[in-house]
Amino acid sequence: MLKSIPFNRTLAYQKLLAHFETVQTAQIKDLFQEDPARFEQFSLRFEDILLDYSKNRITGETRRLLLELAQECELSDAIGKLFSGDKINATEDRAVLHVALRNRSNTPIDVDGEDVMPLVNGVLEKARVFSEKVISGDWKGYSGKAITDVVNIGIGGSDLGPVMVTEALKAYKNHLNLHFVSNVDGTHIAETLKGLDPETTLFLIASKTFTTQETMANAHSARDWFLKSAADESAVAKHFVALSTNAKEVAKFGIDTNNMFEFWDWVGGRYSLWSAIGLSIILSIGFDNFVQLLEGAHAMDNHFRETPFEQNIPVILALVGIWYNNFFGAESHVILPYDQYLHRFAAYFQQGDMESNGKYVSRGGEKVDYQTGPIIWGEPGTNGQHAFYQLIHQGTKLIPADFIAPAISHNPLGDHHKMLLSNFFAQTEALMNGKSREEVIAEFEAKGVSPEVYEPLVAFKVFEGNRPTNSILVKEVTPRTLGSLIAAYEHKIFVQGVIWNIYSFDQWGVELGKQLASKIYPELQGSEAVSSHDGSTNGLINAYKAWR
Ligand SMILES: O=P(O)(O)OC[C@H]1O[C@@](O)(CO)[C@@H](O)[C@@H]1O
Repeated sequence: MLKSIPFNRTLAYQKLLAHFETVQTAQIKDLFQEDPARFEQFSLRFEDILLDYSKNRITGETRRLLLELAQECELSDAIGKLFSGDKINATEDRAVLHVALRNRSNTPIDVDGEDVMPLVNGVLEKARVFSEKVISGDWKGYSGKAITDVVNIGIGGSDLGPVMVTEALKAYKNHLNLHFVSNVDGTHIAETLKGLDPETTLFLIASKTFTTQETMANAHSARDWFLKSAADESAVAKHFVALSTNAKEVAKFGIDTNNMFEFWDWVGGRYSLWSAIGLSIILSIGFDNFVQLLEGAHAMDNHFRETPFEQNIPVILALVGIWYNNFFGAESHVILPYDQYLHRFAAYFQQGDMESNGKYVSRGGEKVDYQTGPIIWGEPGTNGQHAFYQLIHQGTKLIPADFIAPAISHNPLGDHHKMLLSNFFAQTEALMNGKSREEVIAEFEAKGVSPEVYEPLVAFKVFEGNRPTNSILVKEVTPRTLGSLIAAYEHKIFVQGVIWNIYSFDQWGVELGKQLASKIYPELQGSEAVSSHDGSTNGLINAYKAWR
C-alpha cells in the first residue's frame, strides 16, 4: 500500500484554512487592480497551449500554500512511482502505465522486471499494418469487397475515449465511416446496424476484460446479424477483431487471436485510448495522426515529470481545483469547450475524473472526512450559454469552470469563429466582473426607464460576479495539441488523487450494481411475481412484468 498522509492533517492544509479566512471574500477584479501583471503571473504556456488561471480567487500566497501542500503530500515521489511502473494501483496490485503507451522516447519501462516497450511497439506496428490494409482497401471482407464502415463495440473506457478523439479530430478523418455501440439497450445496436452492409462492415470488439455484459451482448448480436448474411463462420475472421487483454475470452467468443490487438492490465480502462483500444481512432485518422496524438501526450508527460510545480500545468490545474473543492466547498467542476468537435470532451472526463477520484476510502483504508472527487459535467459553448449559464452566473452554487477554445478553426466560415471566440472571452470576463447595482440602474436610466419602474427589477439583473474560471486557449486542435490536453487532464486527476490520499486507478464502485443486475436478470424471464427484494424493487419488477 502507498504511504497514507491524511490530506487535512497536513500543516499546509491548516495554513490554507487560515489563509482561506482572509481571502475568501477577495474579488478577482480587485486582484487585477492590485497587480496589473496578474495575467502574466497566473498563466502558463506549453507549446501551442496557453493556460490562463488568473481569473481565479487566488493570490500569490494561495498558490504558495497550495504548492506547499503538494510538497507535503509527497507529490514528487508519487510522480516518480507513476512513471517507474510501481504498483500504485495497490488494491489490484497493478502498475499504472498509460504513459508507456505513448513513450515515444522508447526508454525502457519495467513491469515485473520486463521492459514493456517491445510489447507496446509490437502492438502499435500490428495496428499500423492492419489499419493501412483496411484504409487502402487491401483488407477485403468475405465477399471480396473493401471495408467502408467500422463499428466499435465497447463501453466506458472502451468507448468514451475513441468517441471523443474521433469526434475531436474529425477534420483529419478519411473515407471510413466510424460507428460506436456501447449501451446494452437493443436500440443502440439496432439503430447502428440499420443501413450497414455486412459485406463491408468491420467490427472492433473493444473490451479490456472481454467479459463486460453490455459489450458481450452487443458483440453476439453483431455476429448474429453478420452471420445472417455471411452464413459461414469462417467469414467472422475477416470482419471481427478484438481489442483486449484477455486472449482466452477472445478465443471463446470465436475471434481468431491473430485478429486480437493486445493491451495489458497496467492500462486502466479510462486511460486506454492510447492502447489497442485506440484502433478505431487509427482507422479514422490514420496511423501517422495517431502517432502525433501519442507525441503530444508524451510531450505533456515530460512537462509533468520535469517542470517545477509552480510552472506545471497539470499540478496547477489540480491545486486550483482542490482550492475550490476543499476550501470553497464547490461540489462540481464544469468543462466548457468552445469547439463543436470537442463536444464529447466533458463526457470523457466524467469517467476519467469521477471513476478515478469518486472515492470515500483513503489509501489507509479509512473513510475520509473531507471531500474528494468533484462532479464533472459540461457541454460545448456556445450551447451551454443557452442551457445552464443562468445557474453559473446567478445561481447559489459556486461552479469552477474550465473554458477551452482553439484560436484557429478547422472551418473558417465567415465570422462564425470570431463570434464563437467573442463569447469565449466575454463569458469569463462576465463571470469575473459581474454587473453591479449601479451599472444596472445606469442601463435602465440610459433607456429612459423611471426609478419607480426599474427599482423592483434591479435585484434580478445584478450579477455578483467573482465566479472563477480557467481559460485554456489552444492555437489549433490538432492530434498533437489534443494529445497534450488529454494528458494534462489525466495528470491533473492523478495529482488530486495523491493529495486526497485515495487510490485513483481502481473502480470497485462499479461492481455492486452489476452484481445485483445479474441476480435480477433471471427473475425477469418468467411471468411469476417476484418477492425477493424490498417493496419498491418488487413493485417495479412486477409492474414491468404486468406491462411487457
Ligand atoms: O473494457 P471493459 O473491460 O469492457 O470495461 C469497460 C468499462 O467498464 C468499467 O466500468 C469497469 O467495469 C470501466 O472502468 C471500463 O472502462
